[in-house]
Formats: sequence, C-alpha cells, structure tokens
Amino acid sequence: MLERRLPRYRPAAPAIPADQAAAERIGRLALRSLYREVALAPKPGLVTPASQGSHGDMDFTTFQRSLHSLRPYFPEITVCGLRGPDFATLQSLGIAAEAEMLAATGGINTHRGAIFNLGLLCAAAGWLIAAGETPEAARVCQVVADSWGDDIRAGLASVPATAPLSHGLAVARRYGSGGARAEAAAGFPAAREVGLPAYRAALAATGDEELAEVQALFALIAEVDDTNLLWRGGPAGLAHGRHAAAQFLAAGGVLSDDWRAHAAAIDRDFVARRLSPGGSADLLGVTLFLAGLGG
Ligand SMILES: CC(C)(COP(=O)(O)OP(=O)(O)OC[C@H]1O[C@@H](n2cnc3c(N)ncnc32)[C@H](O[C@H]2O[C@H](COP(=O)(O)OP(=O)(O)OP(=O)(O)O)[C@@H](O)[C@H]2O)[C@@H]1O)[C@@H](O)C(=O)NCCC(=O)NCCS
Ligand SMILES: Nc1ncnc2[nH]cnc12
Repeated sequence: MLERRLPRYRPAAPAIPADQAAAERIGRLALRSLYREVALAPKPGLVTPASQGSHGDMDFTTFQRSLHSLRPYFPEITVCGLRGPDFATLQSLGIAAEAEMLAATGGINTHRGAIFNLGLLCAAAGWLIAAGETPEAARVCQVVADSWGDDIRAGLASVPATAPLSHGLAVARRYGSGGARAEAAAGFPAAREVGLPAYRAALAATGDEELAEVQALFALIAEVDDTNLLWRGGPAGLAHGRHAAAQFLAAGGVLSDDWRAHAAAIDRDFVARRLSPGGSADLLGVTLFLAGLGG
C-alpha cells in the first residue's frame, strides 16, 4: 500500500528549504504547461492567440488573465503536498483557486479542469519530494490515484440529486461519462497512455515541440470521453469529434505534408458545429506537465 511508502500527513511541519524550492519549481512547470497549451495553434474549436475557436465568451486575453490569477496556486498546492495532505485540504485550495480564476475572467470557466488535474498532480509531486523520491511522471499519477482516488470517486457519488449541476455533472447524469473526476481518480490514463506516448513519438520523429503538441492533442481528442464535446454536441458530437481526430492521425498526423491544411479544415468544421474539446485541451496541459517531469 502507498501509505506504507509515503510519510503520514504532517499538518504543521515546516518544509525543508530545498524541498520548498523544488516544489515551487514544479508549480512553475504546471503554469508553463498551461501556457504552452493555450499558445498552441492550430487547435480544433479551441482558443488560440489568433482565434476564439468555438467560444463566443473567451479569447487568448481571457486565458492570460486566468493564468495570471493562478500564478500563486500551483506552487502553493505543491508546497502543501510536502505535508502529505488529505483530499479536503486540497479541495479547499482548488475551490479558492477557482474563485480567483472566475474573478479574473469575469465568471468564465477557462481552467476549472486544469485547476483540478494539475493541482492534484502538483500536490502528489510535493509529497514525493518530501519522501525523498524523484517525482517522475508515472509515480505522481500513481500517488494521485492511490492517495485521493477514493475521495474523488466518493465526491461524484455523493452529489445530492437536487444540487445545481456543473456541465460535467449534467453530462455524467445524462450519458454516464466519468469526465475529469474519473480521469484523475484512475491516475490520468489518457495523459499517460495516449497523450504522452504521442508527444514523445512525434518529438523524436520531428525534433519540434509544437508539432509534438499538436499530435498529442489530436491523439487525446480521438480517445478521451471529453465532457465538453458531450456538453456541446451530445453523443453524436463526441463521436464526430473523435472520428475527425482519428482520421487526422490515420492520414499521418503532423508527419503528413498537408497536416496544417487538414487541421485547419477540422478547426473550421468544429467551429461550424460549435464543438470544443476543452477536456482534451486540459489533458494536453497535463501531458506537457508529465513530459516536463520526465521518467
Ligand atoms: C471536479 C471538478 C473538476 C468538477 O468537475 P465536474 O465534473 O463537476 O465538471 P465541470 O465543472 O464541468 O468541470 C470539469 C472540467 O474538466 C475538464 N474535462 C472535461 N472532460 C475531461 C476529461 N475526460 N478528463 C479530464 N478533464 C476533463 C473540462 O475542462 C474544460 O472545460 C472548460 C469549459 O467548460 P464549460 O464551462 O463547462 O463549457 P463551455 O462549453 O465553455 O460552456 P458554454 O459556453 O456552453 O456555457 C474549459 O475551459 C476546460 O477547462 C471541464 O470544465 C471541480 O470543479 C471541482 O470539484 N472543483 C473543486 C476543486 C477541487 O476539488 N480540487 C481538488 C484538488 S485540486
Ligand atoms: N485553449 C482552450 N480553448 C478552450 N477551452 C479550453 N480549455 C482549456 N484550454 C482551452
């Protein structure tokens, strides 16, 4: 069991300065990963520096404001991880970060999934640092699943039938999709088994980080049960989005000569249908974070 290998929760323990510095570096890696995601173009239906994608209410500036508001959060939750926190402690940090984000964006949800996903991964990295272990990609994902997976699943099961529903909960009720919570509780299988291998293979083949990011994003869209695609387009929209991404990959992905025209055509198609793979975009951020950790 994981509890035997990691130190117990130490609420008031002061952090060792070297651990604190390592934790802050990990927090900055999380923020940088999110910046790389939103700065990437082309992305189908998503916000880029030059496009609002399928979103009428947000643009690149909205994301920059959101990221600025999250600057303290990721180092803070990684440092909190040094003490081996319980889920309720992390939840209170995540809820406060969501409030900061919504205040910065005028109430628009830019990074709710990222606050949740990367917050948990940062806290896991902190815990490993305090235990004297290198926070490698597979290991941080395992710590999230083993330490907090049950609480994450219990949170989904305990939402009262009368509670106001987030979009994620609404599609979970309607279609039985697990969304962000299932992905985190299982230790991020989509990022580990789909995003990261696609990113690494494309990087090895091209030596180009941006091409690798595009390839990883399409690989994620093709596989993930993205609750944003479901919310915007129902099961038919999700299936359409996944099929378009799979066709892009089958045609060679970013290794194909005309990949840019193909990706632009898929972007136009997603925008015409108002489809946005926001969950896959968040998981690209997770993938880039894991790639930055290495291992
Ligand atoms: C646990 C929470 C994350 C709540 O999740 P819930 O299931 O209730 O759903 P949402 O509030 O809808 O948020 C989930 C976000 O996760 C992203 N996501 C979707 N699918 C997946 C997936 N398969 N794997 C991983 N992540 C996924 C997704 O993020 C993107 O969506 C944003 C836009 O969403 P939204 O506003 O709903 O949609 P729009 O199309 O823009 O709306 P309209 O224009 O139509 O009005 C986009 O920007 C991406 O970020 C979902 O948003 C969490 O909220 C929670 O409990 N928070 C408390 C904090 C906490 O517990 N923290 C724990 C420790 S850190
Ligand atoms: N670039 C992006 N566009 C729209 N929604 C997103 N959610 C996370 N990143 C996004």
